[in-house]
This record gives sequence, C-alpha cells and structure tokens, in this order.
Amino acid sequence: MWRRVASLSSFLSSYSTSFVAQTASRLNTWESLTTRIAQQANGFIAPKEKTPFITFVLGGPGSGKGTQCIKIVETFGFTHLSAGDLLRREIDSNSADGAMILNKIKEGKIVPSQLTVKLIQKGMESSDNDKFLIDGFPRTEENRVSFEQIIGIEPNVVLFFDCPEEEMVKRLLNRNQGRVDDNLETIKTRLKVFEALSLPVINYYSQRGKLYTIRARGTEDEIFEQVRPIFTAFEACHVSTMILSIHLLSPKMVALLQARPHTIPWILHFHCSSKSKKNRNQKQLQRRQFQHHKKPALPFPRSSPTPLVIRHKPLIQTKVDALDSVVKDLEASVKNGMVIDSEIYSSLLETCYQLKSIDHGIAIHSLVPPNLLRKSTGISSKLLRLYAASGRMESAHQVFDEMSRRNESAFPWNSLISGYAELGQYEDALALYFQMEEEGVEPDRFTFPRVLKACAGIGLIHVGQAVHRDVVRKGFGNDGYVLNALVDMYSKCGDIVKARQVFDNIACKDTISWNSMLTGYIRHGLSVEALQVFRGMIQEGFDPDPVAISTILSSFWSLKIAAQIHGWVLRRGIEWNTSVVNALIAVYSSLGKLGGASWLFHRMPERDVVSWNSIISGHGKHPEALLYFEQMMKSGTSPDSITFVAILSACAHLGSVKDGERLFRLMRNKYMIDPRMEHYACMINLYGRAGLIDEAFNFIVERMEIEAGPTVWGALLYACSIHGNIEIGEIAGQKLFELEPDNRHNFELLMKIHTNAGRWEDVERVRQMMVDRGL
Ligand SMILES: Nc1ncnc2c1ncn2[C@@H]1O[C@H](COP(=O)(O)OP(=O)(O)OP(=O)(O)O)[C@@H](O)[C@H]1O
Ligand SMILES: Nc1ccn([C@@H]2O[C@H](COP(=O)(O)O)[C@@H](O)[C@H]2O)c(=O)n1
Repeated sequence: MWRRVASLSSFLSSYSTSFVAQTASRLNTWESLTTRIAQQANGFIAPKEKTPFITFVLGGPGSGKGTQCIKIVETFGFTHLSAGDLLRREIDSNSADGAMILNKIKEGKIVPSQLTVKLIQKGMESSDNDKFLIDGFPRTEENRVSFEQIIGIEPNVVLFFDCPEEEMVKRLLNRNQGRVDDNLETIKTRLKVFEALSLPVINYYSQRGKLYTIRARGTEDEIFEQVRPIFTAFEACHVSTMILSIHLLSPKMVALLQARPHTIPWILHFHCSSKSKKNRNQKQLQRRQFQHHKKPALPFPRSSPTPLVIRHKPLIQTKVDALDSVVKDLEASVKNGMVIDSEIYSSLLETCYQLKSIDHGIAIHSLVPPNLLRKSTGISSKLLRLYAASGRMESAHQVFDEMSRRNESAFPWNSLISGYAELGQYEDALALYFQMEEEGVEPDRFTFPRVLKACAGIGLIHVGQAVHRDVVRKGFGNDGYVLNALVDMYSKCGDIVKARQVFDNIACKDTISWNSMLTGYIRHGLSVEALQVFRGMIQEGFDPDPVAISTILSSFWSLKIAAQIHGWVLRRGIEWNTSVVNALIAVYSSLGKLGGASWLFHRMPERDVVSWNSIISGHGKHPEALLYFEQMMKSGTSPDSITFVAILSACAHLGSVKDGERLFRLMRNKYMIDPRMEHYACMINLYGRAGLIDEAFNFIVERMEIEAGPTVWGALLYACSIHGNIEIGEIAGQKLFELEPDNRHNFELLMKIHTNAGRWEDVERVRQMMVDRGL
C-alpha cells in the first residue's frame, strides 16, 4: 500500500503538489476502488503487478523471425512464444487436436484461431516474465481479433521482417530441421497465405502506428542492428510512461482532475489509451526517432497502455473482466458511502455500451442515485442507449420518461427509435419520431436513418415520403449519410425509380450508397441494372466490398458474368477473401462447374462454415457431399443448421436413408440444433424418394415437434406421385389444399396420382375443386 501511495505521489509531483497531497490522503478511503486502476495505469510501481509488454513478430515464412527472436531474448530478456512451436508441441503431446494441426501445418494453412490463442494464453500465464515476443502471430485478421477477444490486450510493438520471396524460399529449403512444411509445395501455399491473410494484419498495425518494418536481408547480425534500437528506446522510456499519461489527458479531464482529484484513477483507467492528437504526435515522433536509430529526445508512453492488470502469475483478463472488477469496486465504494461523480457513471456506462455488457450497466444503474439519474442527461442518455441497444425497451422507456431534460437533444430519442426499429417495432419507432416533433425536439442526421429504417420495415411509402420532406425541410437534403438511408427506404418500399433518383443526387457517394443501390436492384430482380451499378462503382474508384461482390455473384447464374467478376477479383488481388470465394464456389456449383468450385475450395487459405455449406450443397447430388461433410467435422468447423439442410438433402438425392437418419440424430444430439421445417422436409424427401412412404407419413405424425407446413406435405405428395401411393397422397393433398388453397401445382399432382391409377372419378373431383377455387 505504502509503495503505491509513494509511487502515485512521485508521478503526480510533476503535475501539482497540492493535488498530490489530496490524492494521497484520499487514497486510503479509495483503496479498494483505486488500487487496481492505479496499478493498471502505473506499470512500474509494483514489479509483480505489471501490464505485459507484448511484441508481435510477423513476416513471411523464412523471413528470420525465429532467428531474430533468439537474439531479442538474449539481449532484452523477453519470453519467446512461437505460435508455430506451440502448435508443433501440441502435435507431439498427442492432444485431441494434434492430427488436425498436423494436417494444417502440412498444407501450410492456418489452424483455428481459438486454439492458437489458447496455447499462447497458457504460455503467458505460465511465465513469470511480463515481456513477451509472440512470434508468427497473428497470421490472420481472425487470429488478431481472437487474441483481442480472449486475451483482451493489444500489442505494444509489432515487428515486421520484410524479406524478398526468393530469399525466404532459399532459406526454408536450406533450413534442414526436418519440418514437414519445408517443402516447395507447402512453401508456395504458405507464401500465398502470407500474402492473402497476413499482409492485411500488417497493414492494420501500420495504420495503428505500431508497426516497425525491418529489412530482413543481410546477415543475422546486420538485421539485429535494426531491431536493437526499438527495444532500447522502449526500455529507456518505460519510467516516463505515467507522467506522460497525465499530460495526454484532455483539457476537460485535467480540469476535472483539479476540481475532483479523487477521480484520477478512474480517468487514467479510461483515458490512458485514448487516441489524443498529442498521443499520436508522440508516437509519430517516436517512430521517426526509431527510424533514424537514435535514442528519443523526449520520453514517450508505451504505444498502447492497456487497462489490464497482470499479477505475479500474469492473470490475463478480458476487457469485460476488467470492467467487472471496476464495477465491483464501485459497488463497494458506494456501499461505504462514497459519492461518485456523474462523469464516472457516464464514462462507465459508455464502456458498458462499447463492450455490450448489459449486466454491468444494470449493476451501475442500481448504484446511481435516482435524483442524479433524472438530472444528469449524460448518465440517463447513456443508460437509456444501453438498454435500447440490448432490446430492453421497457427499461429504456422508463429511464426516458423520468429524464428531466430529455428534450434538450435528439440523442435519447434516437436511441429509443433505434431500439424499436432494431426489434422490428416499427410503429413505436415512428410514433416516437412524431412525438419528437410535437415536443419541439429538433431531429439530427442520426435521427433520419433510424426513422427511415422503420418506414422501410413497415413498408409505408407515404410515411417515408413525409420523412423525406422533413429531411429536406430540416436541411439534411444533401447529407450523404441520410440520403443513403433514403435510397434504402425507397427500394424496400418498392419505389426503385425514386431510390435511383435519390442515389443520383448524392454528391459524394460512398461505398454504402453504391451498395444500397446495388442491393435495391437485386431485391427488385433487376440484375442488368445491378450489374451496371456494380460496374459504375468500379469505374468511380470504389472497390465493391466482399458483400457487394458476393451479392452480385449470387444474383447472376451466368458463367460469363461469373468469369468476368472472377477476373476482376483476381486483378484486385482479393480472390482469396473468404466471402468472395464462398460466392464463387456457390455460383460455379450452381452452374454445374463442380471442378472449378472444388479447385477454389481446396486452395482457399481459410474456410468458414459458409465455405463448407457451399461445397456440400454444390455436391448435393454426388457422393462427395458426404465426404466433404466428414472432412468438415474433422477440420474443427461446426456445422450449422444450413449444413444439415444441405447434407440431408444430399442423402435424399443419393437414396442414403441410413446416413440421413444418422445425420439427423447427430444434428440434434451432438450439435444441439433443433430441426426446422426445412430439415423435416428433407427427411420426408429422404424417405419419400426411397419409396418409404409409410415411414415418411409416420415421421410427420409421430416425430415432428412443430406443425407440418407446405414444404413437408409437398414433399410427401411428390413422393406419393412418384410411387403411386393413393391413400397417403390423398391425405397430403387435402392438407396442402388447406394450407395453400391457390397453389394449382398441388391439385395437378393429386390428379396425376389418380390418373395413373385410372381413378377417373377422383380426377374429376379434384378438377372440380380447382374450378371452384377459380384456378
Ligand atoms: N539473415 C539470414 N541470412 C541467412 N539465413 C538466415 C538469416 N536469418 C535466418 N536464416 C536462416 O533461415 C532459416 C529460416 O529462419 P527462421 O527459422 O528464423 O525463419 P522464420 O521466419 O521463423 O520461419 P518460419 O515462419 O517458417 O518459422 C533458418 O535456417 C535460419 O538459420
Ligand atoms: N498463428 C499461427 C502460426 C502458425 N500456424 C501454423 O503453423 C505453421 C508453422 O508456423 P511457423 O511460424 O513455425 O512457420 C504455419 O504454416 C501454420 O500452419 C498457424 O496456423 N497459426
């Protein structure tokens, strides 16, 4: 405790002496509340409770990552965690995932992220060190996001060993360590994977100002001379981190600190990693200094202090865990009679919203004095938004009703409108918009897109037109953000011509504008216009995003267009984007080009459940469907309900009744997927096609847990028509006539059954039913 006060005082001394004294004296009362946060902010006070310093080491295969890591460890005392080594160790330990990992490594592909992150996490937790070199990770965006989600921290430094491809290939072929992936074929895939999946991660860190690129050619020592200054500089600056953190606070926060010094730990907690301009400038300065290999003239903070505490055995927390600790401390402090500043409540509620943590929001709500909640627009607006975003509209509305100054801004209204619109309660969303007008609250640019979403949802074009008039009247007629929402509203309400007019009037179109128009045309079945928009988008220099590309691909079952788009995708170098490949597989499969679909599938660097579903559906009439399904299970990707529709339907086409029954059981018992109407229809199809009409009928009567719909009865009627089962065909027909009274196809099928059996009276009876229904 004493050390904590002393250290806190020492860093504050550079700021204000009276401030220090006050803070130190208040620290006793604040002990439980502040300890964790002060430690988080102040990495150097207690050696055993530090924030870890994380370095990601990236680069192509054979760029020399491992070699340089050994040198960094020797010189700077880091703990080296090589993702590849951890995976190889997992194989050697005969773990359940060993075979799958070995396959991935042999193929040069990426192991599912969760698994790798868990191994890294274990490695970090079992080390007493707080400086980690994580080598060969993250290899993909999914790796990166998984790390952030599971470990909850970002790296301080990202090293990128940039090495020419031919040099990397040469080194790998000479490595001689008996690795299964050091052969030309795997190396080729690894290089492709690196380009398609790892380069985006490197770009990401470059944009975040964390990337240090090392030219990885030359001798090992020459390369290390580029690496050395980076860590030397970071070590030199370690101690000054905290002082700078204080200076990086916004003027508003500094004023708050002076007025209410006890709030400092909270503010540090939430603002240490803020991206202030000053902070960015500092980082730029730091980078420039590194680039010139000089010691920095000014101290700088760690590149991204994290809000987590690492104890003796580093306890890796997620952001939600950290929030949990803070809320618990807050509860204890309130219980002890402490008065909490409204900005703290509001800041915490903002964090709850960002982390989608409604339970913590509810806990904080219970701590806010009702009077403060009513009076503080900041707290109530954020609480209301949190409730609305999590679909708790009753609680949101209650907070709204009790707000004393809710008409001062559109913010609380927007949150409520948004909440209702997201839940599909469009009438309530619109009612609020009109109430807003009645109460004289000015809508803002965020109000309209939410209201227009409600108009689109309800499909009332005249209400949408009225809102459009308001948009113009209130001066938002040129606001691209609002106009995009208008395009979407008109297209969803059926007026695609008006949608186009609005689209043409958007002066600065962005990707969303183009995508809204594109999906509008596709929704209206106007494929030619959609393709024109797609081409226009490219001509105007907008890269259609993977969603647009897959949308356009899935609306054109034309080999020529698919090939053109495929060509464009190749030229843009995004041919291995997972959703693009998935769409290409679906298109090629549906056009009967199963060879092309399989070629893509086998070469894609990373597959998701959609990839598997596409290839299984594509092979719906071929025995390979079952093989793909088995491979999918081995790969560690969990099938979803669409997978089972695809595989059950394949079993039906292949006449594999036993497999179908087994897979239906597997879906329920292993994957806990409740069968939906489509699955039941597949089962009826399975029995029906195999001529097991009684089994199909009994399945409907005895095993269905939901009322059978037209797809189920339709499958049964179809089976009866193939196998000439008059009795059950008549039952299925009668059911369908009730469910789909104007579907002439059902009548025709039943007539066919009776015709084949020479039952002319029944044919006439069914024909008369058709006439009576005006069919
Ligand atoms: N500067 C260098 N010049 C020549 N050879 C080097 C150099 N650096 C490393 N090597 C050699 O190249 C091979 C690959 O290096 P290393 O294993 O460090 O690469 P890596 O990036 O970790 O590869 P991977 O991603 O495949 O694990 C090793 O045999 C290593 O001794
Ligand atoms: N994040 C990672 C890292 C590695 N792999 C797999 O291991 C292979 C070897 O990795 P090296 O770093 O030792 O070259 C790599 O090709 C991948 O198969 C992974 O999946 N994810």
